[in-house]
Amino acid sequence: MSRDGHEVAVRVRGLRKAFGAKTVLDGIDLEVRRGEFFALLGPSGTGKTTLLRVLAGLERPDAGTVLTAPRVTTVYQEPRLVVARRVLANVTLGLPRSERDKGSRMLAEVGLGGRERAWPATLSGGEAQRVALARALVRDPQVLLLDEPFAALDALTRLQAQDLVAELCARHRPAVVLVTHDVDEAVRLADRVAVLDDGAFVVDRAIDLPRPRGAASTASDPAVLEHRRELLTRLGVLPASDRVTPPSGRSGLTSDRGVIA
Ligand SMILES: Nc1ncnc2c1ncn2[C@@H]1O[C@H](COP(=O)(O)OP(=O)(O)OP(=O)(O)O)[C@@H](O)[C@H]1O
Repeated sequence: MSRDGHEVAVRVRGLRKAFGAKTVLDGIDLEVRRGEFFALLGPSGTGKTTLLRVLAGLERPDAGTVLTAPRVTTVYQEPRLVVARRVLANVTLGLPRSERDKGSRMLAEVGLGGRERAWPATLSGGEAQRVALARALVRDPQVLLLDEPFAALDALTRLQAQDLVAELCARHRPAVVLVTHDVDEAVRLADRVAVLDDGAFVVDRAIDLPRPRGAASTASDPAVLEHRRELLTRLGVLPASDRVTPPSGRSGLTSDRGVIA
């Protein structure tokens, strides 16, 4: 496995984004490297999805610079499969013919080997989400954007899907940006967790815990519990026992979005 973990795949400086009079993102700075797993928490409506959409090139920043590596793929809360296409065709949709055999290999990696000819309607929610993951990873993304991909799954399936994503990301080493409402999920999966509030990051913490981080081993780990307590406090779920870190410096640069060479 190549060790390309130092290559910057996402670089954001002074990002500002408003919808009408409402400023949603106000001076965001962010850098994510290949092989790094970054999780973003924050109250509802604080702009987490907007940040992902900017990174995906679906929204234009009003100010600041946004650079990403060229291959960016997104997995959403719902699998978004084409119901009239079989599983393998969903995974390889849009790929050149020469790369289509990668689809079967990727399905095997997500535990769906042998299901190539199944129709999406016959899959469970967890299986459908694994197809969506295979469809994203078969494109060999340098940047993988995950927009609450586990939120619609039942608790047990969610834990299994989290473990699978951790394993696949460790193998394929994209830069990952995960948006989630689940503090435990963020701490279990991420190398870094930030909390977005009022347009800016109010926390940006390294989660320096050994891997693999199985659900059982992390449930009672004191370091995990401390991260959990801090993040829940910053999210306003637990009462504050200390002051919130002030947001990082803001800047109003010219608007730009581009690709890291
Ligand atoms: N295209 C748009 N036009 C106008 N307002 C928008 C648009 N997209 C998002 N917003 C507003 O921007 C704010 C941030 O939305 P966003 O979906 O990014 O938040 P979020 O943190 O992902 O929320 P949630 O956690 O509930 O998914 C919200 O107030 C939303 O209504």
